[in-house]
Amino acid sequence: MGAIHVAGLAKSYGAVDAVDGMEFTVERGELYGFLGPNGAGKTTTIRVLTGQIEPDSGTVSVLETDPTAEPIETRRRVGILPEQESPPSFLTPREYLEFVGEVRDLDADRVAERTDSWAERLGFESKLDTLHTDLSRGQQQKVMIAQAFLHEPDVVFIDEPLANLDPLVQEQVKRFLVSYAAGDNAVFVSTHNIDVAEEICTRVGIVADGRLVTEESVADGEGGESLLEVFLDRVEGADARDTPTLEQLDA
Ligand SMILES: Nc1ncnc2c1ncn2[C@@H]1O[C@H](COP(=O)(O)OP(=O)(O)OP(=O)(O)O)[C@@H](O)[C@H]1O
Repeated sequence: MGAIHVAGLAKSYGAVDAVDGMEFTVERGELYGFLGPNGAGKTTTIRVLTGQIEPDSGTVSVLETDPTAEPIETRRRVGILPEQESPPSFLTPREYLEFVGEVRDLDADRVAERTDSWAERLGFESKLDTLHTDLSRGQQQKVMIAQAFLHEPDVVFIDEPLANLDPLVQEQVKRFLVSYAAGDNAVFVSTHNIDVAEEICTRVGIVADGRLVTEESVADGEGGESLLEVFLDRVEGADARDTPTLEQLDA
């Protein structure tokens, strides 16, 4: 069945068909890139897969749980780094990770140990007891990465993992994601960064108008069309409908 399985998924918001006939499967050991233009339905799909919203129709499973019927069980098993989410302004990284550890049923010693190792890995040791409100965007993103992996989940959903990170930390996080997936976990990354997807993902799914339009294996490093070319080719039809031409703008 795969670590993540989606079949015939549909979700509308009023008259907007955000997701319409989405299908894909992600196996353990894969670092799967989810690419698509703005409004293609990526976040909506992730929200269904993590039990945050109910679909209108279709079947989804994550680690053999049904996120629609048992959202708490699904969320217990996965890690989630949502789009543009910040840690609570009124807590420090240490307090926040303690809180996440409790929710994740980890004992306090393990949380303390993992907090220290994540802080060291991503370089926020000196900020562990500083309120998030006094941390930079990049430092807050590091804490959000740590919370997603704190309980060493078998499946992790990440939206734009490298947002606000400096180039050095970006390299560390990329290497970490590759090794984490290789350890028999499924890492699902939604991103607009096609170069990064091409560099680190084992496979990518390209989404347009609420459905998967193509899947590509990218880890083999073989020549041929670049991922950017594939992306532009597959989403062009959707863009052409929505985006006015220069002549139309001039008129
Ligand atoms: N809560 C909501 N209420 C109404 N419409 C919504 C809601 N959430 C998303 N939509 C609409 O659903 C469509 C898909 O949105 P979604 O956020 O899933 O796209 P996305 O691929 O994640 O886009 P982006 O790359 O810009 O983050 C868009 O047209 C969006 O405006």
